[in-house]
Amino acid sequence: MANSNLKTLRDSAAMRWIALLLLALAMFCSYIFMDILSPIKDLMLSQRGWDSTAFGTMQGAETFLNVFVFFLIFAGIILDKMGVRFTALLSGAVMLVGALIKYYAIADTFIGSDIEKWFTENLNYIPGLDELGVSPFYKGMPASAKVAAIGFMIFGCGVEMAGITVSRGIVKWFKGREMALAMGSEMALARLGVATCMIFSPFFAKLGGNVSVSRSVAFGVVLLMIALIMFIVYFFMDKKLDEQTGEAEEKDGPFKVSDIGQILSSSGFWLVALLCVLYYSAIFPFQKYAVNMLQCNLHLTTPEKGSFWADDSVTIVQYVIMLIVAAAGFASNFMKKKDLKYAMLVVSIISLLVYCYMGYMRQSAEAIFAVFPLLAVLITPILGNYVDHKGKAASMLILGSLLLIACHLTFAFVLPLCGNSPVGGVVIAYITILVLGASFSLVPASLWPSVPKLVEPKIIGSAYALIFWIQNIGLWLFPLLIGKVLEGTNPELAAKIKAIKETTKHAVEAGNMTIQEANAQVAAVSENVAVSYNYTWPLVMLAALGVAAFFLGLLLKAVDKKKGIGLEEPNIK
Ligand SMILES: NCCCC[C@H](N)C(=O)NCC(=O)O
Repeated sequence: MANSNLKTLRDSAAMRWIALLLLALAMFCSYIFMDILSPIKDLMLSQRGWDSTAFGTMQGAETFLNVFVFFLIFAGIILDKMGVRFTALLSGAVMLVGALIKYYAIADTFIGSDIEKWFTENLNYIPGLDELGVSPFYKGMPASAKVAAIGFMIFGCGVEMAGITVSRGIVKWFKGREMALAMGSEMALARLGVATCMIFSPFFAKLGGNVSVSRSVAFGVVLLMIALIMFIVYFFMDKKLDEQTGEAEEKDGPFKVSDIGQILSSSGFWLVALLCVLYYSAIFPFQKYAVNMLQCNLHLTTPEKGSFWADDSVTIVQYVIMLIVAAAGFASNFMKKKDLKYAMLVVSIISLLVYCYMGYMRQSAEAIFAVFPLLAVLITPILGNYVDHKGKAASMLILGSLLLIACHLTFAFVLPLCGNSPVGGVVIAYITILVLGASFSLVPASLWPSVPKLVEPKIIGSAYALIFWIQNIGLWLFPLLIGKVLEGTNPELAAKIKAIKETTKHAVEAGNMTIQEANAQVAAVSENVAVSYNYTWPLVMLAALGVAAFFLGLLLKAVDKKKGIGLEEPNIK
C-alpha cells in the first residue's frame, strides 16, 4: 500500500489543473467535431445532393452503436477495468478513426469512386432494424451520407467513451478538492467548442469565396489529432500519479462486472439517470432545431451582400468578443482580490452585450443562438465553485428544470407574438436563450459532480456510462420526435411542397415550363416553407420533459434527505 503522506502530483494545484486542461482541451476539440455539419446543413444539401432525411439520418447515427449495440456499457466496463489513461487513449483513437471515415465520405475524391458505387447499390436494408424503424441507413440514401454515418457512429462511440473517461479522470484528480469547479470548467470549454463550431464550420466551408464542405470536416479532423495528443500527454501524467499512489484506488477493490448490480439497486442513481435523460432530451435535440425555430419566429432579414455586417471579418471580430466573454468570466473564478474579480465579470458582461448587439445587426439566427453555450461558459464554473463550497446540488437541479420549463414556454407562446417587432423579438429571444443557458449551467454543474456520491469509486466509470447510455436513448429519440411533431402540426407546409412539385411536374410534362424553371419554383417554395414552421407543439413537448425533470428533482431532494446521500452537502468540507 502506498504511503498516503507522500506528496503526489494531484497535491499540487498547478499539476491538477494542467491535467484538467489536457482533458478539457481534448473535449473542446471533440465537441467541435460533434456538430461540425450542423451549421452547414444547407451546403450539404446543395453540394452533396443530400436531403433533410439523409442529413437527419446521418446525424442520428452518432448514438446508434452506443444505444443499440450497448457500446457505452462496454465503454464503462473497459474504463473501470483498464483505468483512465488507457481508455482516454483508446477513445481519442476511436474518435479520430471515425472522423477520418467521415472526412473521406465528404471529400471530393469520394465522388465517382468505386466505394461510392458500392455504397449506392448496397447497405439499403438492415433486417430487423428497418422494421423497428431504427436503421441508420435506408434505400435511396446517398452513398456519401451512408459512409459519413458509419464514420459518425464510430466517432460517437469514441466521444461518449471520452466523456465518461474525462469525468472519471476529474474525480480521480479532484475528489475532495475543487471537483465541481473542475467539472464545470471542463464543460465550459466544451460549450465554447459548440459555439466555435457554429461560427467556424460555415466560415471554413465558405473560405475564400469557393464552397468546400470537406474543408470544415478537415478542420474538425485536425482538432481531433490535437485531442489525441492531449490524451497522450495526459497518459504520462496519469501514469506518474499512479506510480506515486501505488494505484491505491484500483488495488483496494478491483472492479468486477457483478458490481454493476450495486449501481442498479441505488434509487439515487435511477433518479439522477432519469433526470439526466429528461433534461438533456429537452436541450441537445432542441439545439439542432433552435436556429430554424428562431428563423421561423423572428423573420430575420439577412444584411445585403457587400454591406459591413455581412462581411466575414465581422464574424471573426464577433468570435474574438466571444472569447473575451469566456476568458474574463472564467478568470474571474480564480481572482483572489474582490475588485479584480468584479472587474473581470464586468468586462465579460459588457463584451456579452456587444456580442448580442452584433448578432442583432447581423440578423443571424446562428449568431443569436450561439449566445446559448456562451452563458454556460461564463457561469458553469461559478456554479461548480458554489457546489464545491456550499453544496445545494439537488436544489440546483430543481431550479434548472424550472428555468427550462419557463424558457420553452416563452419560445412556444411569447416569441411567435413578436414576429412583427424586430427589436422586441430579438431582445426576448436573447433573454430567453440566456436564461436557458443559465439552466444549462445549473443542471450539468450539479448533476455530474453528484454521481461520485451515489456509487463506490471503483464503479464510477460504469455509473457514468450507464447514465450516458440512458441519456443517449433520449438524444436518439427526441430529435426524431421533434421532427415528427413539427410535420404533424404543420400539415399545410408539406401540402404546399407537394402541390408545387405536382404543378411544376405537370407544367414540364405539358411543355409549358423547363426543368430548370420547375426546380427554381420548387426551391423558392421550399425556402419559404423552411422558415414558416409553427414550433408551438414541439416546444410544449420539451417543456413537458422539464416538468417531469422538476418532479424527479423534488423526489431526489427528498430521497437525499431521507438516505443522507449528501447531495446538498459541499464537496469541500
Ligand atoms: N450530441 C451528444 C452530446 C453528448 C453529451 C454527453 N453524453 C454529455 O452528457 N456530456 C455532458 C455535457 O453536459 O455536455
